[in-house]
Amino acid sequence: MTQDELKQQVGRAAANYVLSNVAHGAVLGVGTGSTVNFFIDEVAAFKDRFRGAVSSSNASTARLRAHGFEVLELNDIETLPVYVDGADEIDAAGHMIKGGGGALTREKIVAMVAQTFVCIVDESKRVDLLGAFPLPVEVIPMASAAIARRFVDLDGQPTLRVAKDGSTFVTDNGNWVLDVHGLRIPDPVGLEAEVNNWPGVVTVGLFARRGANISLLGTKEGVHRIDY
Ligand SMILES: O=C(CO)[C@H](O)[C@H](O)COP(=O)(O)O
Repeated sequence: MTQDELKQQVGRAAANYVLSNVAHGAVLGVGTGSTVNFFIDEVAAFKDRFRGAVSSSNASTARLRAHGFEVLELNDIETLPVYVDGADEIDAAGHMIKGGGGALTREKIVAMVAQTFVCIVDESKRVDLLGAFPLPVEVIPMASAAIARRFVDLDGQPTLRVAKDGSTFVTDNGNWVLDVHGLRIPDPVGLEAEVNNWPGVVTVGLFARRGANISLLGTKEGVHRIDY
C-alpha cells in the first residue's frame, strides 16, 4: 500500500469513529493536512448528521465548505466532543510533533477545547523518541532570530520556513515558522512548557501536555486503534 492509501484508510476509519461516537447535531473539530483531507472527504457524505465543523486552518475551511459543511467560529461553540487531526510524529504516550503544514496554533487551540483528540496517522509517523521530524515553532517575526539562538543553545539547528515560491512562509495568523532540526526530545511535556515561556513564541509544535487520547494508525495489516 502507498502512504496515500494508508492515509485514506485512516481517514475512513476516523469517519467511522465519529459516526459511531459523536451525537447527532454535534460540531466536529477538524485539523489540517493531507490525512485530514481524506477524513473530510469521507465524512462529507454524512455532513447532515452534524451541526457543522470548527476548522483549524484556512485550507481545511475551504475544503469543508466545498463539501457543503457549515464552518463555525470556535467562539460560538462551548463544547467539541471530538477533534480529528494528523501528526508528523507520535510516540507511545500519544505525545506528538505537529505543524508540518503550519497550522499548529489553531490546531492547538481547537484541540484544547475538544474532549477527545483522535490522531490519524500512517505507521511511518509512529516513533519511540520525538525529534527526528524538525520541530515547528510559530513565532512573532521580530523574535525569530532571538528564538533561533535559544534553540542553538539546546543543540538544535533552526531554519526559517520558506514557502514554495521562495518567500518566507507566513501562517494563517501572519507569523513565521522556525523548523528546528536535530533535537532529541525525551521530555516533551517539559520542553513544551519551556519553549512556551519564551517571549515571541506563539506556539511550539509539541502537543504533549494535551496529547492524543486515541490514535488510528494505518498499517498494511489494517487500522490499529491505540488508546492513551
Ligand atoms: O500538523 C499538521 C499541520 O499543521 C498536520 O497534521 C501534520 O503536518 C501531518 O500532515 P499530513 O497528514 O499531511 O502528513
